[in-house]
Amino acid sequence: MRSETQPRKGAPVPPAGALADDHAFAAWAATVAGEALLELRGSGLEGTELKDAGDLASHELLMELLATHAPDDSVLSEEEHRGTRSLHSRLTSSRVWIIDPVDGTREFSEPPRDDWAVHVALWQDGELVAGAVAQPGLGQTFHTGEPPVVPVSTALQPRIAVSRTRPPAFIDTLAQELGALLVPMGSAGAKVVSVARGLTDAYVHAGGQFEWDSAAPVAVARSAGLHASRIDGSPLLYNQADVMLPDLVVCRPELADPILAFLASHPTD
Ligand SMILES: Nc1ncnc2c1ncn2[C@@H]1O[C@H](COP(=O)(O)O)[C@@H](OP(=O)(O)O)[C@H]1O
Ligand SMILES: [Mg+2]
Repeated sequence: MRSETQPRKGAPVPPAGALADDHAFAAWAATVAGEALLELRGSGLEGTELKDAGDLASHELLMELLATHAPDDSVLSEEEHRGTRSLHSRLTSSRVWIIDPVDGTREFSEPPRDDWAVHVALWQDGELVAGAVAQPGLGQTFHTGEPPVVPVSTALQPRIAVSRTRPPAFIDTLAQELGALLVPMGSAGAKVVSVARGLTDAYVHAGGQFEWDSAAPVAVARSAGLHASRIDGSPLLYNQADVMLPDLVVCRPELADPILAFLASHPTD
């Protein structure tokens, strides 16, 4: 059991068991933040105001839940510039929560799109050890405590999830070479979840991203038996001094070799 501080009156209460189980805690925190975001989305705010309010509300809530229920741990959040910061230096901590309060912020501000997510991952002593991706628009949270069961693929051609606004330059050539269909979508979390749900077979990204964009999705993907690596096949490393992690491949294991072979033999920048 982790140590705890006194919760604020009215703060969400974790279910029994979630305090002793990092997987369950990550799932609960991501779900609660997602519910707050859905409520905000129905408040009448629009566009940039809605994006900013969502980023702030979800960040503040997650920081509060972590400060209350995991006060000895450190936090790396996309929204660190906002009011609440981690009390501890993450580079000397053995446990660091890596959170993206709203991933797919653009899509969050475009109701009724559901391709946006809340990411909560736990990095411990060099590895991702737990993670949750809430996809509030679907009313579902995918997490390492109950790893998704990837359905058997019946697709006639591989389907590659890709950023709808910033696809990698090489993606059309990759699709051509593999005979694949591109499925544009917002949010790194939603794209990884689409692979885990069997709606797509791979997610390929390059050109820029940060640790919080992929930490929780990669933890969930690995727990489901999917391949996850950099596009050169090297490991994805988290809680680094430089939090840029600009590219990744998440895919069904059988697609890793053909995708990585393509990427090794074509320019990717
Ligand atoms: N070229 C790039 N540089 C920096 N971040 C990028 C990027 N391409 C995608 N991302 C980030 O990766 C996440 C998923 O992107 P996309 O929806 O385009 O697939 C988004 O996170 P946020 O919504 O948390 O900012 C987005 O900002
Ligand atoms: Mg993000």
